[in-house]
Amino acid sequence: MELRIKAGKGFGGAFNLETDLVVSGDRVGVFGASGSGKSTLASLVAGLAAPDHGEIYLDGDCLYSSHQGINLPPQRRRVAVVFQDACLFPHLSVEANLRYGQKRSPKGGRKVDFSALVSVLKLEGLLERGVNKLSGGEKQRVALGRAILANPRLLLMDEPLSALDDTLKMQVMHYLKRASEKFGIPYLFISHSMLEIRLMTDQVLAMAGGRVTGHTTPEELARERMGQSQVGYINLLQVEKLRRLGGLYVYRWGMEELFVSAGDDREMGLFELSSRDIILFTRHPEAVSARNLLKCTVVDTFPSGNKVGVELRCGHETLIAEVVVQAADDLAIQARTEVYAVIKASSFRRLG
Ligand SMILES: Nc1ncnc2c1ncn2[C@@H]1O[C@H](COP(=O)(O)OP(=O)(O)OP(=O)(O)O)[C@@H](O)[C@H]1O
Repeated sequence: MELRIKAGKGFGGAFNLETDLVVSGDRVGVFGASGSGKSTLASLVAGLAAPDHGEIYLDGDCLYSSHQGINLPPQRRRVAVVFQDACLFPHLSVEANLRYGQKRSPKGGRKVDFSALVSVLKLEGLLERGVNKLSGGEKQRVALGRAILANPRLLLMDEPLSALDDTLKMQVMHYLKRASEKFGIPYLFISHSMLEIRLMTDQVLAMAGGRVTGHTTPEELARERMGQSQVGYINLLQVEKLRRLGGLYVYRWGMEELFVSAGDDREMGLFELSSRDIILFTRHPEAVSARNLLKCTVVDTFPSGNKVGVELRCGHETLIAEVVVQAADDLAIQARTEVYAVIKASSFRRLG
């Protein structure tokens, strides 16, 4: 998918969106604080609002051009939109909602296979049910299914997960990625959650004050924003369960073993760990109560507000820690320094 937007849209002087961007890729994120203009940008692409001036092209086709007098109506853009609220037809069953999407798929074009999609989104047991009898996560999966069955050129999702609890979010993200990959449907994923952006996209447009202020990888953006974030940088650790030990679980993470209190009996797990929950020592600490002591090498350091971010290599894995500037100076932490990272077993939070 290639999207080119050079457009402006104002709301009576109170807010002004001005963009000039070209983005190509299949999993693109739009990240920004509330009021930065993410939804306005989305509505211009979907055709739900018209720019004051400019042009919008999708895969080389003109969707809007003030200069050429073109403004394709939403149904001709083949951009499917999924919002925070699933917006399903309440009087119809799951299957009828899905079939509605299928009817909107263009004649003669490639069709998304109904059964295959139902299977990817795990909706088999729900087809007969009225949509009012579904959980939030199920509703959102139906909304995504309906959008994908329309076989859009672009799936545009505006905070599609914000109404879901953390467990459902992880599930829906998993299904969504699988469906987009299997049926070859690119997406633009709008969110103010750095975690969602990191899990769902491989490039991201950062927005602030109606402007696109950056175009980078989610990883870079997370590091750049670490200093402003309330929770520091969130390390994502994909682990494999090894055994139970007393009240703890032992997981394999790369070449390391991790002791985690929030474990469970599932074989695989995804845990988050804040950069703030890692303590660095330049000498082996003899007696510590924390269960995890990892020998690491500093790859790099970078400024992060009034702190220093420290990128660590532990075996083949990477961790980001943070220390105050004075501690970095006192311990002479720099690239190639060998350190011990100490982490409490209770600092890991299960994501999936
Ligand atoms: N129809 C409208 N009339 C007037 N102002 C509007 C209109 N739509 C949006 N705005 C304003 O434009 C700005 C950007 O809104 P937008 O919804 O695009 O932000 P956002 O980044 O999507 O925010 P959020 O994350 O809260 O959804 C806000 O200040 C909003 O109040």
